Amino acid sequence: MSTPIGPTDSSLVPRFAGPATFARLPRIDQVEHADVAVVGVPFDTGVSYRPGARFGPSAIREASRLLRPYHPGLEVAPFERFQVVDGGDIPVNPYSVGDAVETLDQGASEFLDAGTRLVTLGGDHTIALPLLRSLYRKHGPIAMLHFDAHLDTWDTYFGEPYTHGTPFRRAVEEGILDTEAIAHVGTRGPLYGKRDLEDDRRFGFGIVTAADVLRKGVDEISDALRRRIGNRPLYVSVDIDVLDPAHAPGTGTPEAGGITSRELLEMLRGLADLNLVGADVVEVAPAYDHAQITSTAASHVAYDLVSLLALNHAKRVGN
Ligand SMILES: N=C(N)NCCCC(=O)O
Ligand SMILES: [Zn+2]
Ligand SMILES: [Zn+2]
Repeated sequence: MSTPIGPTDSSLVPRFAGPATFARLPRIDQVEHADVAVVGVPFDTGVSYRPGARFGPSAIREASRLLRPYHPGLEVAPFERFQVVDGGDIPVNPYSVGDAVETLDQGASEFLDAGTRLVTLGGDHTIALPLLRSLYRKHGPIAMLHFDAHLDTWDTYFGEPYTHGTPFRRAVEEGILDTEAIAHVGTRGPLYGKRDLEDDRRFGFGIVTAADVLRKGVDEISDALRRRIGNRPLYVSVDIDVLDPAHAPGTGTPEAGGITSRELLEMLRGLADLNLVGADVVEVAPAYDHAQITSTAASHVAYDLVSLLALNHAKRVGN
């Protein structure tokens, strides 16, 4: 294996110089093979409230200029052992949700077929469904941890099946999730009715609420999640609105009473050793952000997810 091309050295080229790629990593066209790619999906046609997540990928890339190559919490230098790249944006149709969902499924599959695992930067939460579809074709039913204020298992909005509030109901209906191992984490806020929770439970989801994180603490929760997931192929979907609006104001459907970025990052770090096969960070809407609070948090979440993918890759290739 040739030595991976790492990020631009910020001691030689100031980190604020030049166009932004995620963590200053090389672009995919600058390498022969990528083990992990961070790709953007600038799409927000599925939102039910404030639009703007189409600008999430570029805001997260901008905020990611300050990331450094060694992750002390996970004890890994993710860009050193594997080729991690910025895979650019997957361009999808902003006028047709159905068309965008198809294009994204195909676009993601091309990466997977080339042996490249993805951390996707959204975009609104609609994009999780086509990403899961492409992973299902490769791995079979997928375990999922879904960090979000919302359940996103509602049925339709205005009669539309593909929206940012409905991806995981579709995924269960299609049989692409391993319903023995799916959970929401960080849930809170008003619902349409009690039925939302009854439906969600019937689909097989476990729920760790934001209040549970407060009362039980991150270690107990990570342990329980790890046990539930075991060695199944795992997808981690992080809706940035899982964070309290104080930690992530730049999002479309904010809910009070959320977890902190510290709690989120610690729970993610507790997932080392699991068989992570893909992940997303969605719902960053920079127009409502201030001082890059939200995009900075999202860049760190994406960095942790890349590090977890790299650790899992190391396990598989015995490196
Ligand atoms: N996926 C996100 N962020 N939000 C879903 C909210 C759906 C609603 O407006 O009820
Ligand atoms: Zn949400
Ligand atoms: Zn969501």
